[in-house]
Amino acid sequence: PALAPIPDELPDEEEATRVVCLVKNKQPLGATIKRNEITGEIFIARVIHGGLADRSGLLHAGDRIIEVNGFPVDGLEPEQQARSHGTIMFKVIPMTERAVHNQTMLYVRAMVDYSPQQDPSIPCADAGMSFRKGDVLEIVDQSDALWWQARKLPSSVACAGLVPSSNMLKRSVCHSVSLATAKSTGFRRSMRLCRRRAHSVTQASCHTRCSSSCSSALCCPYEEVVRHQRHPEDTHRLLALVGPSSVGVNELRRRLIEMNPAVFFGPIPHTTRAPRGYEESGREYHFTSREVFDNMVYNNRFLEYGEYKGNLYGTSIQSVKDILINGKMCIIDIEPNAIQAVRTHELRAYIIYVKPPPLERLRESRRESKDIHPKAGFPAQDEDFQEMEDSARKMETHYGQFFDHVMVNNDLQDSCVQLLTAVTRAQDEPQWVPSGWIRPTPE
Ligand SMILES: Nc1ncnc2c1ncn2[C@@H]1O[C@H](COP(=O)(O)OP(=O)(O)OP(=O)(O)O)[C@@H](O)[C@H]1O
Repeated sequence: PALAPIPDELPDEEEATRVVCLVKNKQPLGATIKRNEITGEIFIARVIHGGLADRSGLLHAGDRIIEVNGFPVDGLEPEQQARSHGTIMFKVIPMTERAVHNQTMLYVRAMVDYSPQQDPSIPCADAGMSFRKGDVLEIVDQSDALWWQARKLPSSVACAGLVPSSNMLKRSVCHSVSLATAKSTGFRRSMRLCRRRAHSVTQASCHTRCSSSCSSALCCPYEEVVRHQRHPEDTHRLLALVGPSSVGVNELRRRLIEMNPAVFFGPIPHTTRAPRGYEESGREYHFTSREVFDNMVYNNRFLEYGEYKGNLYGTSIQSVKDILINGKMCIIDIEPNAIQAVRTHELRAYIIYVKPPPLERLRESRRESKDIHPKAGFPAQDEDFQEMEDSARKMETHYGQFFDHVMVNNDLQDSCVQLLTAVTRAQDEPQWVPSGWIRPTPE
């Protein structure tokens, strides 16, 4: 900027000032300011990474603002500052000691939704960044204990936004977890534990194990993630399908295995029911006594288990591992509250959420299919379709943060192709995975 000539006599106590001139279009300044409550002085609180002020390199957190566009700022509220467009001139006293923060880049997956516009505690809502559960965020600045700066990935935007730090978010999230666990049970009418279930009906009584780590994981509003590419010699990631009852997860799983039975396998379930004449233990089921089954439950050996017509059925962790160790791809369908049990360092589950199409299309596709296969077991009543939509919505609300891939099961053929593409990508392309899977922390 053109500066006034320096007066001949400067008072001794005059501090060195810097005059900074920025030309602003519609973009924000990219800095937040705060007032010292005791002295009333106004300071730059933080400079947003990649924003206008940051790119100018001329304004820094801690600089004291004394004039804006030639007017002293004393006595003004921070909100009244720096809102104008066009040329904006700051006179600042530069901070004497600039804190140097060695930032290590942190990547997290958001476990909750956040909107700065609805957060009265954010220092500047305009500088805030909204995100949805499941979004991957690059945390570019954690120097402030309460407010971090982040970019949403994949990002084409250079400018970061303010997001609450992990600690800021924790309290409100723990509250919503208690709601989630209360409402989350009983989405599916049956557990798909039996591979041959022509005679299995709805209303099976289910108990799904939810490990104690479940709630603590949900209580972390950000999950640290890393970009990871599976080495061709590593075991495959477990493929886990979730979706509301009758959406078609079992049908899709069955078709995928049928398409390539040398590659895709479903785990062999355990049951306490007596074998039928043609059945062999280890082929259709692992037939076990109730005592052994109870013991396995006690030792947390099942991903899921349930009771149907007085017999217990369960999918053991070992039956999944057996497939993976043999170099095959294991595909299962699970209740959403078993998601935590498969998101482990060992199984590294890739969660595929199967969603129903919009109500009208759902009605059409299922009725068309019923005309072709009159014995098909899906619901045909409007209230069933509505129920499927409702439980899909609840599932997304409570578990959406864990979905690695979302697909709509509209046309079955298309869905099979989509599923095949998704599972191939899951195994062969880099993915964001919890950092603990790659760098396990000692227990
Ligand atoms: N895209 C589709 N179009 C038409 N029919 C479908 C489609 N997807 C699945 N179906 C049919 O819907 C019925 C229910 O599917 P499926 O048995 O796979 O449900 P599910 O999601 O496993 O539910 P649950 O475990 O509660 O029984 C089956 O008869 C299946 O053939």
